[in-house]
Amino acid sequence: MKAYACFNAGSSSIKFAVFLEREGQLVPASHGKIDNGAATPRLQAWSAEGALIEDRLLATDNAYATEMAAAIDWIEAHLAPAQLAGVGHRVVHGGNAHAGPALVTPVLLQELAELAPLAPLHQPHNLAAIRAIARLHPGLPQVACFDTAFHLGGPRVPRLYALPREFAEQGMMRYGFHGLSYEHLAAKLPALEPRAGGRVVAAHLGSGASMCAMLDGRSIASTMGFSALDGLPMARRCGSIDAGLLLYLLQEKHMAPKALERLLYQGSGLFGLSGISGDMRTLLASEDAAAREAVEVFVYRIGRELGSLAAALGGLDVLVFTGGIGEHAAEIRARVCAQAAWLGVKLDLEANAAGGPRLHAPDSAVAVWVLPADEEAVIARQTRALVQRMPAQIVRE
Ligand SMILES: Nc1ncnc2c1ncn2[C@@H]1O[C@H](COP(=O)(O)OP(=O)(O)O)[C@@H](O)[C@H]1O
Ligand SMILES: CC(=O)OP(=O)(O)O
Ligand SMILES: [Mg+2]
Repeated sequence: MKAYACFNAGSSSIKFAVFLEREGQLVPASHGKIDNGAATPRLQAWSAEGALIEDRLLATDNAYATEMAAAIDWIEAHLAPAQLAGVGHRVVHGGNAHAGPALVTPVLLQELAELAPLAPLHQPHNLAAIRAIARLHPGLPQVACFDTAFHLGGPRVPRLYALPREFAEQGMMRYGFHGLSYEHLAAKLPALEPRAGGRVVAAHLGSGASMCAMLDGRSIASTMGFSALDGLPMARRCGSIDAGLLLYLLQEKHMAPKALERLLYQGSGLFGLSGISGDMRTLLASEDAAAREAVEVFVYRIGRELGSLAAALGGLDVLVFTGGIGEHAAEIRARVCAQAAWLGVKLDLEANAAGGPRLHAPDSAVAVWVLPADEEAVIARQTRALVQRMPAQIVRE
């Protein structure tokens, strides 16, 4: 039996999943994650039925390579009698060249490594995972599935910064991320929501957080830009910031570029504002005034971006929440929706407390849903599709 393994290295976790090919269909076999936000990383895995089948702390130094090796070992130990036919990876940045998944080759790896400075929390880890598997299984096809690809087909104007034209020609424009998650929502929504083809804003609120405006199931705008630093405040990233402030830090405060990078990517966001934690669970449970203010800033900025994306769409028909915070923090959803009442959003508070998936009140002008993020399912589909096309490609070459 053929199996496909998928890896999704986010900023606070490594998620992985195994899918089997049965009667021409991909079926989930198991999935797991290594939470590396905590002091001691923890590996958990679940069966397709949702039973917890592994739960242990990893005795590591929080080194990404060790965590990745633990995920690979776990998959290999639980694979039999199936055999890996391909491995898919979430690769956060694909630049302008990749509007869809790509088969990994040495040339592609080199090209993707050049994009690492645009996504320093993700891209190096994504590529390290590909290299680790290539060392273990040199002949096994691997596929890079890009977070940027879903946004690439969109209109040009929302992608342009008001810089001289040659900057965009050199690739300095908005890309947008979390595309695998948005692609999953765009595929799931039509079966649930009659207005899925209308003006939809999706909010992926996890450690990294972004929002995407979709029309007819396609991205037309995103809060993230050239890098995964833009837009909403995140666990440890600042989100949108006045470029003048960065110049001030560099020129007047003589901050070194590397220190500035650490500040913006790892010392800011919920963590920086609260001074306590980047984890929304900790902040919501805290009585501390700075923790409360950090949550207020997060909700306020989501509200501002929602207004902006609704303007880009010319109105709002559907709002969808996903990602760790979007899926599990009913309080955040309630506060975002209360702030969006002016757009016609009205929540069914009981449905929201119960976790949905349908969240809107019967008289709400805007449909509101919460759906689980499943980037791994998209990775599996994209990987299998490319691997299946491989023999034909090789014949052509
Ligand atoms: N029950 C919960 N309440 C509030 N926030 C939660 C809850 N569960 C998870 N989260 C938040 O989700 C974040 C992780 O989101 P997730 O999308 O899984 O991460 P990643 O961005 O690494 O893929 C955690 O940092 C935490 O803040
Ligand atoms: C792009 C991004 O921020 O990803 P994640 O949410 O997985 O950190
Ligand atoms: Mg994620």
